[in-house]
Amino acid sequence: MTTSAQLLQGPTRRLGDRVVGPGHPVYITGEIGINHNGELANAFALIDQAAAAGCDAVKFQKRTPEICTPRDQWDIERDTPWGRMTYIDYRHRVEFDADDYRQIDEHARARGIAWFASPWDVEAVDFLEQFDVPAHKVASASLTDDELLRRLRATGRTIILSTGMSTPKQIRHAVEVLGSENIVMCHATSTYPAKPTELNLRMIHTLQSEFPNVPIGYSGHETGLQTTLAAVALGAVFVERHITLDRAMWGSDQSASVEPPGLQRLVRDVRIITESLGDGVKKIYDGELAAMKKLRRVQDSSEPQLASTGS
Ligand SMILES: C=C(OP(=O)(O)O)C(=O)O
Repeated sequence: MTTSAQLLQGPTRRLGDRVVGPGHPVYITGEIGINHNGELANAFALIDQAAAAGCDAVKFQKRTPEICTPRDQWDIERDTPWGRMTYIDYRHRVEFDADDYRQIDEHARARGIAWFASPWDVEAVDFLEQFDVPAHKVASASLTDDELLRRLRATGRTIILSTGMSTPKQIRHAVEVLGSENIVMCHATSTYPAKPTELNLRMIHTLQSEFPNVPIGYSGHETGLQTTLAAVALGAVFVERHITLDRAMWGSDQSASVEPPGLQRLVRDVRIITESLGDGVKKIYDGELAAMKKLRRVQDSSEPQLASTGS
């Protein structure tokens, strides 16, 4: 028979002062991404909301626009909240520089919440390395970028690896390049918003069996909260959801993001679900004894009696 120790044991990783893995509180990350729209005030407000909700961390995306934007798209014009501009100018408009991140670092520390980012290119890793971040993240889109993965491995930090839009072979290769000892892997479906029929949450169990030495989490892009809670019930030890101040704000990720009241409910319910999962070892609770005495017609002399802790 499985014991509680077996159920609550499993691979763990350190993220700053937190341990992530079975038997530890689910690590909840509010993915700001670029939902700040290049405004520090929005980033601060999102950090405040995530901290107030009880998230463990917020996350950003860091790109070097000239590297991440294909050359043939630089000059394409588009309408933005700041007027009509070229795509490359827009990509710059939504990036924070080192001074901005220093302020973000201070703001997050003051709120008692960690922050980290997904660097989308090697220069962005170098940029983020000037800060004492607890981890780096590999966005699903970057899973096949071996050069980026090698640079990330060299940082020695914990790496969160998202697996949307990827084949099992690509995932195994990414794990080989990153090394399995420092990673937390997230099941993800990279559609925005993701339909329930495409979430395939049982992949959490598939990844747990295929990578028994890696903590498995979930990065969600669905609109509701139930499916993320189901991921936790299935054993996800790390959860990430996009967060926004207002889903109607300008930006492609906003509509698939969680607003502040939803974030509060999500964190509350993740914590309740974690407590309710227990240790999987049958016991009779003190509170059941009175009900047993009243309701059970055929008592068994070996049953625990009132005031016993039972087991
Ligand atoms: C897009 C990202 O991640 P995911 O693939 O988990 O959505 C990201 O972290 O920047």
